[in-house]
Amino acid sequence: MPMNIALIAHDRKKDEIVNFVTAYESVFEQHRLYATGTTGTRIMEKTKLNVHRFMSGPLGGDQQIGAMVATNEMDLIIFLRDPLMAQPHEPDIIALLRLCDVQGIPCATNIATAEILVKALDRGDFAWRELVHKYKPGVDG
Ligand SMILES: O=C(CO)COP(=O)(O)O
Repeated sequence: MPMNIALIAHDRKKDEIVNFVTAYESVFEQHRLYATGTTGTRIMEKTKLNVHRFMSGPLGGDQQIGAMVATNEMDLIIFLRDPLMAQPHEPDIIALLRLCDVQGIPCATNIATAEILVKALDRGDFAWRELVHKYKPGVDG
């Protein structure tokens, strides 16, 4: 069953997320992909994947993805944050991560965790999320 996956990367992590998504394109193509604006554009330029793009992060994209997390519609978040540079929208970033913890949504904030989660996704470890899709009206699947 396709999962809803959010892909987000800060500027100095964008090459990393593009390379990562390219490497696992055969996995990602089986799912519904969402991204903040610039990250989504970069991924679509370099892959054949279709990505639903929200606003750019500083303009509210993290909050739009957070809204899907709040309603339990997002199944996995890959958010390559830049831990060495202050972001103007830091409160939005913290809010998104907090909502992942509220809902218990797997969220990778670095490439090592992202790789483990995508491998888990590929071998079916996200089957428990199918129950959420099944019993939650409005979440398709
Ligand atoms: O700032 C971001 C996440 O906090 C990412 O936004 P962009 O993908 O639009 O650069």
